[in-house]
Amino acid sequence: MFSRLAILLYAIVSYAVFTVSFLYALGFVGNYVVPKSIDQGTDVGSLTEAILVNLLLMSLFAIQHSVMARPAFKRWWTKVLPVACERSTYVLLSSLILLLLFWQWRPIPIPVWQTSGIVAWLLTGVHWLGWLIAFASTHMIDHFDLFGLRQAFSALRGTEPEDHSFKAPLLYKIVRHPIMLGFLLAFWATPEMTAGHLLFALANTAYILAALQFEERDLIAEFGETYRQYRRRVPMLVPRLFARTRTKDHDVARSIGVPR
Ligand SMILES: C[S@@+](CC[C@H](N)C(=O)[O-])C[C@H]1O[C@@H](n2cnc3c(N)ncnc32)[C@H](O)[C@@H]1O
Repeated sequence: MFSRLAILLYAIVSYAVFTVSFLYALGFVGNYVVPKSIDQGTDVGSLTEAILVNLLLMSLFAIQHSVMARPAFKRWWTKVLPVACERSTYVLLSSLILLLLFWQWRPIPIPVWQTSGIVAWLLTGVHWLGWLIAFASTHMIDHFDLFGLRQAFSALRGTEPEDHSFKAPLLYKIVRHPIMLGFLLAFWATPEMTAGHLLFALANTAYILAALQFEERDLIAEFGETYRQYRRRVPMLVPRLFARTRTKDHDVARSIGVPR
């Protein structure tokens, strides 16, 4: 019982650290409220140093986030620590690396574009819509499973967590990766783009496109023909025109047996 409570406490702490890192990310990328953001900070240094340090920080996140998500790594890792802690540990390490990135980020405040008036308002709106899409989409597949809390509560009750099942609700009927689409909108839609922000957006776009190849390979291995059909019918990141999407929704619903 004690170890189950410890696992739950660990999951709650991981989730709290994730919440802090997510809230800080809103301020960091949008240059709001936080003491050090993507374009603000005193530790500017040389341009070369700034590019190298920033690329290193983003690579660290990318390596941890992708290596620890692979099934082969999870199989090995869960021989070392309890299965119920695996996702929380992943979330905790990702969040800590993000906080390190925010702390050590070198701003490069060279202007790339600057907008004002209605264009600036529109870009700010799309930026916030992106964060909203990303956050809401975590609830569409399973927010508490993604962040390790469901696994810890199952362990506390002494039950097995439910099997990971294929889902395609709401935004997942429009694109296959709405969380990543949300991040891309939040990273790119800004009224004032600087060289540092552009580096952040470019590197993360490259990472997301690469990471999705690995994620989809695993999803095909897990869900087989269901995911293959889903891939054929629903676009990866860019929604199709409305009329075509309606037809695709119909087909997806039929192919995965979702009642309409
Ligand atoms: C951080 S989430 C990102 C999900 C998706 N790439 C997106 O951008 O919305 C990664 C987890 O979601 C799971 N996942 C992705 N698509 C899924 C789907 N359609 N049904 C169930 N799980 C899914 C993956 O197996 C992985 O564990």
